[in-house]
Amino acid sequence: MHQQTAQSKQAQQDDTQPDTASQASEPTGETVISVDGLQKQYGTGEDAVRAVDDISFEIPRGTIVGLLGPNGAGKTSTIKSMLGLVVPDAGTVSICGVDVDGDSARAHSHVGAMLEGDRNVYWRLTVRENLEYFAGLGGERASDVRERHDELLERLGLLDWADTPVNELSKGMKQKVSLASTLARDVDVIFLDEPTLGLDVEASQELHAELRRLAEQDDVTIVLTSHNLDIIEAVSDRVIILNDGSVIADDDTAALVDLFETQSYRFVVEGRPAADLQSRLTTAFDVTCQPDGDQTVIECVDADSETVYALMEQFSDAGLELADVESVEPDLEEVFLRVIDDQRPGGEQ
Ligand SMILES: Nc1ncnc2c1ncn2[C@@H]1O[C@H](COP(=O)(O)OP(=O)(O)OP(=O)(O)O)[C@@H](O)[C@H]1O
Repeated sequence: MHQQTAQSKQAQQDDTQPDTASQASEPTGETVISVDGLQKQYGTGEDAVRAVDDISFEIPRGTIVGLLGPNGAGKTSTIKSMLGLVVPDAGTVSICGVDVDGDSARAHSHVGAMLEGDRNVYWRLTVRENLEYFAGLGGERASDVRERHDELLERLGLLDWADTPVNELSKGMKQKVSLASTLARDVDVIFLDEPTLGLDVEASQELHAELRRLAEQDDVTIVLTSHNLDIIEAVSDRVIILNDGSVIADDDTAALVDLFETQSYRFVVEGRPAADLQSRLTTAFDVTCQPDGDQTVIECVDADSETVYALMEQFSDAGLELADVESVEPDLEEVFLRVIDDQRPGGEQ
């Protein structure tokens, strides 16, 4: 059902045609979220903080986007503006073609959001009652959604606890109930802030799989923020990096990581290189040296094979025993740190 427009979706509900939500489909490329020239400033005069500074992007249906940035970059302000929880000073946001400022109720009928983890849900209600409550907010009746809720609870490993009050569940399970409640209505877009907080490794992986399934099979569009870049790298199709209220990178996750693909090498030598050798290596080869117990880890970014052999010769001449050498693959964490670093005064830009 998610691959349809808001209008055709409504028509389908009116015609009581069969639910096609579980059928796999290709993303249609239709723009579901459009943010254009968004600006938000808090305070005035000397105390003014420009939290969002002319941000624009479009997100097609069925895409998972990781929104990243250091503390204070403007992620929350951007998301809250998209959800109508903060009124922007300028710019427009539309969701499924509906202007959030013009008709927020209709725009938000397409959206589910999990912004505060397990505080999203009612702890005295059972798991199922929570789901029914949140589906009810979207005008869906409990009897109509029971089967879909059972499937959702099954996939999240919560079915056996459907009739248990939330306050009797572990922190990780409460987090999953919160996600299930976000999905209790049939929405086109979900915003998730730190969705794996408090989840163990297994539960996090179940959540990754569920997010990919939602995007690939149900064509749900997902905007995700997390300080855990492993999750973002594992599930996001695309990454938008914010800094100081502006978009500083916006690309497919794989392309962004590939962009930073360099022939980096990590050498591990026994003992410590003498100070004069360390400064020679740093000047000539731009390496970093880090002590690690009885060994020293020497990293060289952008090394060609000639550099690798020249470095090994230097180690050998200095009588340093080479314990290990490996090429280093960048991950999203490294890409993120380098993109942010390039923005700092004196960075590459
Ligand atoms: N209500 C507010 N009043 C004043 N300043 C605010 C307010 N909300 C956010 N800010 C400021 O706006 C800037 C952007 O904050 P925002 O919370 O949007 O960033 P963030 O990327 O979500 O940060 P974090 O990762 O720390 O949550 C920061 O400098 C923050 O201090």
